[in-house]
Amino acid sequence: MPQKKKQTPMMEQYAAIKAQNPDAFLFYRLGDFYELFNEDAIKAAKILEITLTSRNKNAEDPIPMCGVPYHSAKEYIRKLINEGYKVAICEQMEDPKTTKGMVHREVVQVLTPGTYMDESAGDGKNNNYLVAIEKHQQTYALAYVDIGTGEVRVTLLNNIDAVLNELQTFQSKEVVLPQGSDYSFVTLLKEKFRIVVSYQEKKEKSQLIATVMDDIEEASCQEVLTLLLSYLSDTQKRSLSHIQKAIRYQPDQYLKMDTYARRNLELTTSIRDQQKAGSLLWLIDRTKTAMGGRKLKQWLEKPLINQADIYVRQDKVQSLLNHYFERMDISQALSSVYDLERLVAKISFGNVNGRDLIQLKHSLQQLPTLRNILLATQDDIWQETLLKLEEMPELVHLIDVAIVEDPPNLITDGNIIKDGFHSRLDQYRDAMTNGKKWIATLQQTERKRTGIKTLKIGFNRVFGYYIEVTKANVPLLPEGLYDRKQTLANAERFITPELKEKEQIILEAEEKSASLEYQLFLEVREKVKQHSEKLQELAKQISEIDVFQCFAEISEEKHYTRPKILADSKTITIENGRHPVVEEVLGKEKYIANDLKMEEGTDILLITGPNMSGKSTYMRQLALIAILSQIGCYVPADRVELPIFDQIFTRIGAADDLYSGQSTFMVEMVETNQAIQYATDRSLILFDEIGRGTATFDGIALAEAILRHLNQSNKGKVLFSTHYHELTVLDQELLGVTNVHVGAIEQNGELVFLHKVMPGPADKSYGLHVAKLAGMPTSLLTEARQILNRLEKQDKKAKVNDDGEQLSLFMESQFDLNEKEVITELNDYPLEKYAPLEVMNQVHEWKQLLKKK
Ligand SMILES: Nc1ncnc2c1ncn2[C@@H]1O[C@H](COP(=O)(O)OP(=O)(O)OP(=O)(O)O)[C@@H](O)[C@H]1O
Repeated sequence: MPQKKKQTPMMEQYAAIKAQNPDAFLFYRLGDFYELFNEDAIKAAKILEITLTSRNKNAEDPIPMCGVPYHSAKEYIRKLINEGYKVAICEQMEDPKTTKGMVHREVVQVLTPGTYMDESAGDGKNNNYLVAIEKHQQTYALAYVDIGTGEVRVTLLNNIDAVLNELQTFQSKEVVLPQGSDYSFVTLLKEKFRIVVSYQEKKEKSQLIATVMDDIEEASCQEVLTLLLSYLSDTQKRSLSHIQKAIRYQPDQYLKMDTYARRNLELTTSIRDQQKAGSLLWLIDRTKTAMGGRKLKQWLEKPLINQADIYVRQDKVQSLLNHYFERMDISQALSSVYDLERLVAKISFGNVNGRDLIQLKHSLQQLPTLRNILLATQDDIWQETLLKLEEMPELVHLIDVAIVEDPPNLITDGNIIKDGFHSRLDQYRDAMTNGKKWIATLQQTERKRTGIKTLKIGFNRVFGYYIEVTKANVPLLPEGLYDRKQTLANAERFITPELKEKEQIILEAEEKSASLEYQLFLEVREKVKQHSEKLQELAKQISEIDVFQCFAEISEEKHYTRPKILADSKTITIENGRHPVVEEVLGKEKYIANDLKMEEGTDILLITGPNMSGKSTYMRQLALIAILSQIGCYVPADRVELPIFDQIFTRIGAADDLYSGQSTFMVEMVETNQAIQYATDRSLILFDEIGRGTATFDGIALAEAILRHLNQSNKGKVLFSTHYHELTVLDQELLGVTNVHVGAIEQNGELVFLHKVMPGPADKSYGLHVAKLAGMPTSLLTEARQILNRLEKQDKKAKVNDDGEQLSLFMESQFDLNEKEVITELNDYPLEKYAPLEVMNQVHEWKQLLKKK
């Protein structure tokens, strides 16, 4: 058997490190490049669109290789992470210049989608959550962390739907599962939700683990936290001192919405392109800080269900609305506040620089202002905030005396520490300035002494300071005093002992001062680090104040009102309600406000009206008003009284599940079923044209059965829009069903939408008018009208002969429609019931009908 060729020591080292990081692209540092080899290289070259070469081109089996420059590696790494991959950064741990043999290399960090902190991404208003899940019998323990902010939360969930819902709520990109686990939902995570799945062995209890789970009692919560933190320490390999104590939460502490509802209601992203623009978040986000932006998004993802908590938030908004000037001052102060949460994380990782500290100082300098403004409102509601919004004068002072106002980006090049902070540093600096002054004067004296006007003093890294004289002038130099160092084409360079002496003082002072500055900076940073916990608490308070000023600002600008929330009420009253986003897009003047009233006992509002008249908008409007009020914001209406909803379910046509590959109708039924299964008497259900996705009879049958079911099982408040006018009679039979319709009028054969919701059912289908508005050819419309007339006649006839079953408009083959009908009627005709004359009449009618064909 041919012997396998021995690898070079470097490739051996590479292979050993790669074996420990099989699921990550290994970025192997070689001088100024990160190199990738073998499979990694082939795959990465394609994704990153870089050239694939090979290490030993002429060998029998060349090793595929590609590389990215160290200085621009960030961009490439970001691309890989965004595509759902992991990247292990392997650095040279020794200086190759001073090392004999192989340089020792180590993986210093594994970057993964769930732990990646992309500082260049947008406005910093998004969290990136890494989630760990562990199954204990029938319960799923779920914990998540944002390593950019240090927040950790943990909960227990009863079923996989709840797990998936949580995952989608915070759009996590990566899930950690226990090593060796074999959960059935893994494929779903990977393929449907495109979540990266990582497996992890749990580690021994560390200091970090102990601190994080300080307040957590249940064993399964502790286990999942251990799993999460083990993964963090294995991938991050750096200080994680900013990770906060885990908070135990219950999902039913918040208003529940499933993925469909979130998407349909466009809370944080629009349905069209999954971007923030066009969503409710986009509309109301007036936060001034990134932390405020993240907090607002969190609140929108988890609205409250506790009346007292909602009141507290509303009171704070009200306080800021009542104090306009104070609010303006708050938003101005917030504009100078830096992202404290991220800063604490950076301090923990050890990559904070002088500029960060200056920004921290400016942020802390806003605290007295913020406190004074809140005090000036004289509202008791801020008392707790004020207690926690502690000023930190000693920290401000430290940064103020230590760090220059405009420090450089790098912390190793000096010019960070202020004069007067440290006496030895001041001495070095004196030496440097004096030395430089001396050299500047030397040029003048030497010119005088030699009479050479072009004589100059210069500096380069190899020879240090030198005196340069053009060749023509060299004879003018006095003998013996100057030591020749370098000859150039036109000039000679000399040094003198005096010059070298000064040079030594200057260079030594420069070098020493840079390293002393670095030391001093690290000391300052360490002192700042001791305030981490306090800074995190401040971040929390400031981000909340930011959200309250945001609520107040939007509420004032858009004329929102404070909703009256009655936890146990069964009544909904909305006067002149508006859909906040549609109103914004259309403009206030064009938007038609609508009332919505559902008394106790009314649990289904059946909404009819032409296409495009505004049925969906009206339904979504209620949900958005409810959500806004449950996050503590004011709402777009003149007067609102609402109960507190525990869950919101939606089935709204536009959001078809393109990812899952399920048929539109299947998605419709899945969404509908969610509500049927899980809604309670405190839920809100929006059903938009249920049954539209299937044949007419099927659709009507399902829609009616669903309505009856909801009605009987007391599933909260239901808004049900439909095209099936047949359903509108249900109000006569079922208690709690009320008809309303969105008005439209015909003017000169054209359809004019009123967008006004009125009592009672709509009386006509306006499909043809909408088709006309859409610009369909006149000939087609004429034909459609003829078909409609014919169908309507049949419909009337069917009703005359109605024996319990309702025939409706249906569009089966037009040619044998009448024949079919006659055959059906004939088959079902109860001959024995009728007198001969009646039978004759009926036969005559059938004959007439057949003639019409
Ligand atoms: N209250 C309103 N005031 C002004 N314009 C409105 C109002 N409600 C809806 N509209 C406008 O009408 C358009 C159609 O609204 P919507 O989608 O709610 O209609 P729909 O009746 O649900 O239609 P379809 O039956 O085709 O689904 C909206 O995009 C909006 O521009």
